[in-house]
Amino acid sequence: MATHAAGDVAVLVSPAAGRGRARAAAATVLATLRAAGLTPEVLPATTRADAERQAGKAVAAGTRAVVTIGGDGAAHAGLQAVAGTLTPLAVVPAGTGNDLALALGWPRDPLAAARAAVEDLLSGAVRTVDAGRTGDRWWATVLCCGFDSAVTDRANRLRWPRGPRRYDVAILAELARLRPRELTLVVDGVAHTLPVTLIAVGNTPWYGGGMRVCPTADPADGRFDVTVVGPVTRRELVRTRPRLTAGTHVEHPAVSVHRAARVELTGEGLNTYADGEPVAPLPVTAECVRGALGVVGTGRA
Ligand SMILES: Nc1ncnc2c1ncn2[C@@H]1O[C@H](COP(=O)(O)OP(=O)(O)OP(=O)(O)O)[C@@H](O)[C@H]1O
Repeated sequence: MATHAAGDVAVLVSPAAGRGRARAAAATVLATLRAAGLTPEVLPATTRADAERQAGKAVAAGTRAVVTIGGDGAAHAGLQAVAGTLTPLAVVPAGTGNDLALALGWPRDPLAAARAAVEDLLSGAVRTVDAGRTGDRWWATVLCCGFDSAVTDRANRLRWPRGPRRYDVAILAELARLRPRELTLVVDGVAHTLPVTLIAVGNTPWYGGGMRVCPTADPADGRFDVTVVGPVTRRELVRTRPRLTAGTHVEHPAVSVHRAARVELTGEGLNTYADGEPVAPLPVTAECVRGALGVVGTGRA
């Protein structure tokens, strides 16, 4: 028997997102949904895996939408449940990284985001966008591998310091051992074996909380933009990173951009991350699944 029959909109609240911002926004979002005549049900998930499972059950039971309140991690959990189905996703951005909301234009303000989602849901204005698929995981923003994934792996292994400072320490440690890695990249069947510093496979432009790594990625074109950063010195990497905000790093001679619907990455000892969450160690295949994700409340910001 379906366990989520109580609500017609499933709500995931990412407990840690934005240092409590998601929890704080939840009351406003729920009130907005109720005022529109909807019956929201907050799924009592305590881990991301739990959130994915419960949202999946809610979708199978016929929920009208999955609303995530949090950052890209929360949206990633909701995505696993809705991608490839007719049930749309609504994101109320309340995390430290809100790259999917930035790309698709969900309003930054929780009340405005909830209102926009309700408006589209009630009028049936569901927009479809592409989603990435790697193994059994869906992802929506950027899948990355190389320097960035090594930093995330290291930050996750560190017991000290806590919070964002872990990333500063991990970046310094990985910069100290920076070396290009030999990877094989297959884009739409054409293989390139090359030394790389990092590879970013973008369905949308931004990752890492506002870094425009794949500046022209378009989630409605059925293809990824693949940014390949070749060998660079420490000094160049540090100097080029600020250019990621504007996306002008692609003009650097060590950077090349490919476009493809299917990308294979092979190499040794590297993990991939997408939407800020771990996906799989290499080798991986990323497929751009056209129109796999329905969304409500976008295009407002
Ligand atoms: N409903 C949920 N229940 C439990 N954990 C969740 C849920 N949704 C997401 N998470 C996990 O909580 C972590 C933080 O969530 P999220 O990415 O939404 O917020 P954030 O503020 O952007 O996070 P971060 O500061 O880690 O970038 C993620 O690793 C995610 O996998």
